[in-house]
Amino acid sequence: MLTKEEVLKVLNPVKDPFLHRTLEETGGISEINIKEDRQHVSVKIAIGKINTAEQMQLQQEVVSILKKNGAKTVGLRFEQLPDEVIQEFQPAINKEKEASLLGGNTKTKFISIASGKGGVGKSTVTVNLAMALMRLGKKVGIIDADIYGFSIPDMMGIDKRPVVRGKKIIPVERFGVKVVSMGFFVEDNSPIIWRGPMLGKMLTSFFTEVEWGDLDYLLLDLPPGTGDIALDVHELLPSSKEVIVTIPHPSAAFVAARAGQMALQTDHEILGVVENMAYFKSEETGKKEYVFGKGGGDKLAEVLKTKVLGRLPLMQPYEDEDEFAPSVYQQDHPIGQEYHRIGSKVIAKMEEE
Ligand SMILES: Nc1ncnc2c1ncn2[C@@H]1O[C@H](COP(=O)(O)OP(=O)(O)OP(=O)(O)O)[C@@H](O)[C@H]1O
Repeated sequence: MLTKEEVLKVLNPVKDPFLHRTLEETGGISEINIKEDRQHVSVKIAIGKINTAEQMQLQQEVVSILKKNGAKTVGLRFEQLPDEVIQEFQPAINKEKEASLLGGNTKTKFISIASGKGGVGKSTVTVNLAMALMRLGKKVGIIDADIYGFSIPDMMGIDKRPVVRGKKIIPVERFGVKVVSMGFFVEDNSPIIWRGPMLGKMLTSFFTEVEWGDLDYLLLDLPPGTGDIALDVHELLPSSKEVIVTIPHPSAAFVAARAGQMALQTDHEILGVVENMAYFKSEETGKKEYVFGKGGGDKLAEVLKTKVLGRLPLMQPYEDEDEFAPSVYQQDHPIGQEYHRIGSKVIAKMEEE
């Protein structure tokens, strides 16, 4: 008949289906009782999450192992591992998951750009933050995850399409920034009518089927609000950090707070708030006009316990006859310079750990 030591020996290599670590590593076998007369073995096992289909599978696996090793009957009880143990393994698991998303590249850090409402300049901020990070010497990519409202290729003046090499998509490079957008995969700017689950798959393939190479930062332009895709991204990239974009109007900031709360609830650190369209400065008089109100950025930062990274006035990029890129601010443009400051702050925060 099996002894307690033998039970431990045969069950120790079994893996916790949630933590992907052996029960030996997680200390998951919490109790063993053996009734020799009835050749009965009962075991209590602690795992990452209970009452799931994975638990049922594990149950069958354990019963079969014990029976193969001489137990006539098996009794199993499951309990949840203490939070401290789960948290101890979680960061490593997140890293592994993300590395597999990018084919083993663990260096890349993710930054999601979110907003409450549409039209506040989230995509413009994504593009120009990417440009600033690139000008600061970083290798940068953008995923236009605003799958219904993709606009990044147009904003950057991209007229090329990605090429496919082997089974991988090579992102389009513009000004040294690598870009992948849903816009590359639709004909004639036709609207996309897919439903949530399909979109989630599309997003995953933007990571797994794209040859991103060696990136420092991958920026994600999220769809506005707190819908399915935004949630998918939070789940897909547990360690992505976020920048929240708002205009200064208090009601816009109020809606943006919801996007921020969603980030916090899913343990995404908020890097800060960007207040876009903060004011309009008259070229003639130099006077600032607060066209969209005042104070929204500060209010939002206060609610989310973070800082305002920068304030961008209403202004168009300089016209450039050689390079058509309607939403890219030049480095010597006042807004380009403000993005440069925002970029430095973002790098400092990302490299804090
Ligand atoms: N600081 C600014 N000054 C002038 N125009 C701006 C500024 N920021 C953004 N815009 C313009 O405002 C419009 C909306 O910006 P953008 O598309 O970036 O917003 P968005 O929040 O990403 O919108 P959506 O969520 O609908 O995609 C664009 O036409 C953009 O060029």
